Amino acid sequence: MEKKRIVVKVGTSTLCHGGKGLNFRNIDLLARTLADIKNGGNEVILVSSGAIGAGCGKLHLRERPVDLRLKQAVAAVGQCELMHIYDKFFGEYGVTVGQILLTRDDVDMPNVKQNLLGTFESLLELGVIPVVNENDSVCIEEIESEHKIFGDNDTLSAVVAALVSADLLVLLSDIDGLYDCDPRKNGGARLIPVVGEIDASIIALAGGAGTDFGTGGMATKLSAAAIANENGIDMVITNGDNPQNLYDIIKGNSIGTLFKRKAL
Ligand SMILES: Nc1ncnc2c1ncn2[C@@H]1O[C@H](COP(=O)(O)OP(=O)(O)O)[C@@H](O)[C@H]1O
Ligand SMILES: N[C@@H](CCC(=O)OP(=O)(O)O)C(=O)O
Repeated sequence: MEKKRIVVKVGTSTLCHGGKGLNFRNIDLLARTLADIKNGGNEVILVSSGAIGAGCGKLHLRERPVDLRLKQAVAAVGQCELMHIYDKFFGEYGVTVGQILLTRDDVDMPNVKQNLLGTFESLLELGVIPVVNENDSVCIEEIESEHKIFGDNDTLSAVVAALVSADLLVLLSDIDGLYDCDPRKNGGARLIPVVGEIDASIIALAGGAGTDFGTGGMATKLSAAAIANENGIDMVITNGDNPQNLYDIIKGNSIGTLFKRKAL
């Protein structure tokens, strides 16, 4: 199999059981699958949400906090917990992880961007899987975004994919892909397997987050797809409950929704 550089983004709804703690089944399957894909000769970067979700579990908070100060404090606790668990699970499969926390400015400033790219390249050369999140305790774009198009981990994952010139971006969510309407609100919703162009008719399909712990919903995923596709990168949305789907996605099989890249 041809070596690929793959960015995988995983959402809170895949990593956490609401406010009740981490979803160890999904995290373990994810670590096992990504470790195996890396061992198969690919380069893997994981963009992981879940700091606030994990923090809520650790601090026994039943609801995602609304107050910014509290959110940032909860993220500080949860990010630590998340990395501890990633280190443990990836370690079980013989893979080392490294943490990169980003603010939007980091990728907007050319010299910082260049250093950042150097860090990613070095980590990948060392055989490490970088684990990326927005630096929630410092910046506010991501955790304040809720229904905005920018400032979320979906968009961040596309920015990272573009930065490292990835071959493929996969978003793992709590849903199988993009439907013709929100399946949580409409039992007859139908999956759209391929999107060739993200035009107004596609954008009109996207609703908000499905759970109290997810943010952005489909709107931010479409924003990510637009960035990825414009940079010549295919993007797939698939269900995070089955990370093994990544094997088929890498082979080019039809799973979830594929957003096709533009020819550069
Ligand atoms: N057209 C649509 N197709 C699929 N899901 C949609 C659509 N519109 C809104 N959604 C919602 O988007 C949710 C996924 O986004 P989100 O809750 O932010 O999850 P994540 O934590 O994985 O990023 C789904 O659970 C679904 O309820
Ligand atoms: N960066 C924050 C918020 C991310 C978040 O909830 O986004 P997502 O689950 O990807 O819709 C975190 O790690 O908790």
